[in-house]
Amino acid sequence: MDAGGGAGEQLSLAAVRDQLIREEDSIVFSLIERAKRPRNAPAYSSAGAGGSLAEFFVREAEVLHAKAGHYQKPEDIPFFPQDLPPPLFPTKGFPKVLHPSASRVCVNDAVWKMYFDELLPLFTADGDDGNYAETVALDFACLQALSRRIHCGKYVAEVKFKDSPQDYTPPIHAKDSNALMNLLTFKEVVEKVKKRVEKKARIFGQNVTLEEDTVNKQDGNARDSECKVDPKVLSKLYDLWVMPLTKDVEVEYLLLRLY
Ligand SMILES: C=C(O[C@@H]1C=C(C(=O)O)C=C[C@H]1O)C(=O)O
Repeated sequence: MDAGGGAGEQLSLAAVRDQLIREEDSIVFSLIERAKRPRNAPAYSSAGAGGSLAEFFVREAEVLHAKAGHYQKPEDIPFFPQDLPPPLFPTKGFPKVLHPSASRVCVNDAVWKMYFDELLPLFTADGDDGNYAETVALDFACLQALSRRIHCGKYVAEVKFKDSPQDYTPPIHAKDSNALMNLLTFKEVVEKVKKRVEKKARIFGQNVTLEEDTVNKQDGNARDSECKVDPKVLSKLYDLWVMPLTKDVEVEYLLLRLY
């Protein structure tokens, strides 16, 4: 089920959290796939006014996605929304469970900067193998998975508001972002998320062999050095960027919720 619920399904914090858990798989697997290629820095250097190959690929890919009917849901937001064409094919209406202002909440600029400036150097090897087109296609998959997960924060905020409007209304009227941030933070959930994404990186990223491999195992799991992406990188990604950006989306949505 999508975070926004199926037809007539009641939005709940448990259901939205389940969707966030499901998005973890997409993020872990997209990073594992990207890690097949080295950094390939030339893919990110701006070739004059035309921008970088990475920017070119994402712009063009998003035109195709828009024509196919993508970007109809509040969590599916393009990185270059300007001048995208309308869908060429019929699209299915999705239940409108969020406040109309949800469409104004977007942190994709921060997601883009985080991915290329902070995250990419953490999980890709130095080097240049010339596979630039494949590399930026893998980057696009990572960017989409990260953006979708972070913007699911709109559903989290809506559910939390609906569950206790009396708690959220005063700081919304006071435009008190810090108070809202404290209200919507659940430290026990944060710790579980960090542990789970680290475990998923260890399990999904291990080399599977038919021989019994005791050397590269640590209490039954692959050693971090054997994993395709260091599990500690996933924990750091969520701790430093994914969950804080999700909360930024929650706060931005709540500040617009009563207007
Ligand atoms: C998404 C939620 O809100 C906050 C953000 C979290 C996250 O991004 O995983 C987890 C807990 C909260 O601090 C939630 O309560 O589930």
